[in-house]
Amino acid sequence: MGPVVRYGPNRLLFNSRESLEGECPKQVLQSIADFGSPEIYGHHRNFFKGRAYDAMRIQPVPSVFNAASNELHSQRRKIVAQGFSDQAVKASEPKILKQIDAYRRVLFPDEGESSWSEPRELTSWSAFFAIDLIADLAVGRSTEMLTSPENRVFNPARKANFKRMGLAMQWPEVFLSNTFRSLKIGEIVYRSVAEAGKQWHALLNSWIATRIAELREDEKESRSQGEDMVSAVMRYRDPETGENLNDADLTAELTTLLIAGSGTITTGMTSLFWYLSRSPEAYGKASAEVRRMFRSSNEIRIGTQLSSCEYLRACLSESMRVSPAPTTPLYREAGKGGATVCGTFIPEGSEVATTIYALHHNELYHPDSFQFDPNRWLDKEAAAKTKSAWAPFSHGPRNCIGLNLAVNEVLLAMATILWHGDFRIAGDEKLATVGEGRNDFGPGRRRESEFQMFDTFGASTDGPYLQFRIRAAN
Ligand code: HEM
Repeated sequence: MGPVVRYGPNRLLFNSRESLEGECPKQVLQSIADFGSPEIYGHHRNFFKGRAYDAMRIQPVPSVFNAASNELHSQRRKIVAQGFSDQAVKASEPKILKQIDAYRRVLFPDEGESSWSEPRELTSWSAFFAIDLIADLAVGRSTEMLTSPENRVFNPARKANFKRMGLAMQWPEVFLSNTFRSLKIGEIVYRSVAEAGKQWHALLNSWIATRIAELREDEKESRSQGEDMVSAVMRYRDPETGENLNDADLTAELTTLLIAGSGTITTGMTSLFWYLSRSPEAYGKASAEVRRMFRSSNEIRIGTQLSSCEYLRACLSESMRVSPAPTTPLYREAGKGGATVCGTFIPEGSEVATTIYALHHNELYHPDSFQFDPNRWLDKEAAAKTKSAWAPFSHGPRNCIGLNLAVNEVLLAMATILWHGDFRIAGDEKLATVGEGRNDFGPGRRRESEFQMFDTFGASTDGPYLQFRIRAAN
């Protein structure tokens, strides 16, 4: 396989180790090292989010995530960024801590118990945590999936939505062409998925509508809306027109936040659990660091102490490298007149991408790339090399706006869990292997140590099954 893979009739993927040794090594090297920043994802490039993102959209108007025009995107980005300032993230901390506390309580056995818990399946528990938290942050009410089993009926619907997004990214025509639309092919093939998805959207829409109504009422009465994420977005007014987002735009943005802030955090948490539980040395160092850094769990807060947990941060960066959350190629469509990537002309309307997973397993930058090794991040020189081809949050003007919040959420949650106790791979032989690669899974899926991810735009995973125990001196 060469440096450029033709993935569909009008789709090209730029990457692979061979690309570095192939016909245009320098150019390909540059585009990979910068995640195509000068080439695909950078500023002022003739690429935009095209039909694949339009096919994924579920609201009538676009949000910052699926806005096609770069102009609309930069207007929106300025507004939505208000919700992710350091100040807004810090203001969200009480809600984050509350949800982490609920997460921790369901994972560990009851206080006073010194034995190991029953095996817990971490993909589901982390998903409940992630959606409870983002719902609390975005619409001011937690979905309470962690604590109320009856609320978990919506979990299959939530997962179905990601399946639909993955399909739309891979095959946008199914959702966009008139022929397919009238046939409602997605609804026929994925009947239960479509039904569950509708329920999920109806629920989210009703919550969003209630939240917007409350905020508008507060606005009318000049009541304080606090400093949280959504209030900060609502308050922003265009410096020239004085206008803020209307209800339809706000609904689209909140829908995006609910989706973008849940699946990604689920994978971020779960893969960190996976690699820590399978790397005794890393586990030992990370837990020792946390217990040394914080005398009590009440001290675990966003700030310098948490940022000083260098080893834990290295573990997170490394787990996001080996198993990054968005598994799908993030396609960009060439605009009028086409564009050039790596010396290859891309005609108008054709799509290109550099897949994050492939980039993170490029052996030139990440030798022994499937090995989870936090030490890559600790030596200055090695870290610079690793970082040059590390892009779990993408790059450029359309990178993840929630990066700061996401890193803080995962670090806070993992530090809290490591502070309170220990976890280990489930004793049950069968459960212990869930999530591993296996010979019969076929090429690329045979590495036992690699957490297996399946592409549903984000990553769909299973496991790991872990047991938890409160630590004695706690
Ligand atoms: C570990 C966690 C996360 C990862 C790995 C991640 C990764 C990414 C990536 C790769 C993109 C680019 C998508 C594309 O090009 O289509 C993105 C965009 C985005 N993310 Fe995240 N994300 C995470 C958490 C979050 C959270 C917690 C939020 C919000 C609460 C969020 C909100 C967004 C939004 C709104 C965009 C669109 C930004 C734009 O187009 O300007 N993300 N994220």
